[in-house]
Amino acid sequence: MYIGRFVVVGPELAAYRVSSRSFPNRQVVARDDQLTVTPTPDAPESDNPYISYNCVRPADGGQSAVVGNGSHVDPIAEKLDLGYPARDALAESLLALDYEKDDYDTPRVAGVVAGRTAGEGSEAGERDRSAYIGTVRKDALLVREVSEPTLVATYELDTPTDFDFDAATATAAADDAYELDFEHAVCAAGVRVGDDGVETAIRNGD
Ligand SMILES: NC(=O)c1ncn([C@@H]2O[C@H](COP(=O)(O)O)[C@@H](O)[C@H]2O)c1NC=O
Repeated sequence: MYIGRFVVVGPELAAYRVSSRSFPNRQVVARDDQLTVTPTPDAPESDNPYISYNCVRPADGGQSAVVGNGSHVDPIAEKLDLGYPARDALAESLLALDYEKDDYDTPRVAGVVAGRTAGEGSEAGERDRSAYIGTVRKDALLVREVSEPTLVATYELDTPTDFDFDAATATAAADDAYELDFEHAVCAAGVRVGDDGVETAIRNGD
């Protein structure tokens, strides 16, 4: 089955995979503390505005991280930095940018994971393990908190659905997402938020 791009979001952990029929010559690269999807040097030139973007960004001083399939990742992270609740940062940014105006009305998908011990104003030692997933499609805006790994994709599986995903590290998340049995895997990224901050990992094609 071809489901396009997808995120899996669970407590403290998230994964993002690019699957692509049309633009397979792409990779994930690390730039400072964020991960970016970009064409490989041998990729044919394209003016498609949706194929290069930050797919993982730490936010809120390393207390949380954002994953997603397009330019909405940036405003979500920036709103978290400003102190917005994850639900609001997702909903506002997804709605503002809306689905992609391409031949497929491709949805935007995204997730926010938190994992660090909460800071000022919270009980000592209290851990924030909240996770949120969201998508904006032509017919819907869906944002919800999740307590178990949950997947949403651009095509077919385009409503957040519980998903069996037991990776425990960023590296395992990237590898497991890449290896999932959905067609046209191109590259993947994983992120884990723990007490030591945000850990990221990249899995590019073989
Ligand atoms: N985020 C991405 O990596 C991405 N890759 C392709 N798209 C969009 O989706 C359309 C279909 O791509 P494909 O045939 O590879 O599934 C492309 O024309 C492009 O507008 C993307 N946009 C959203 O997923």
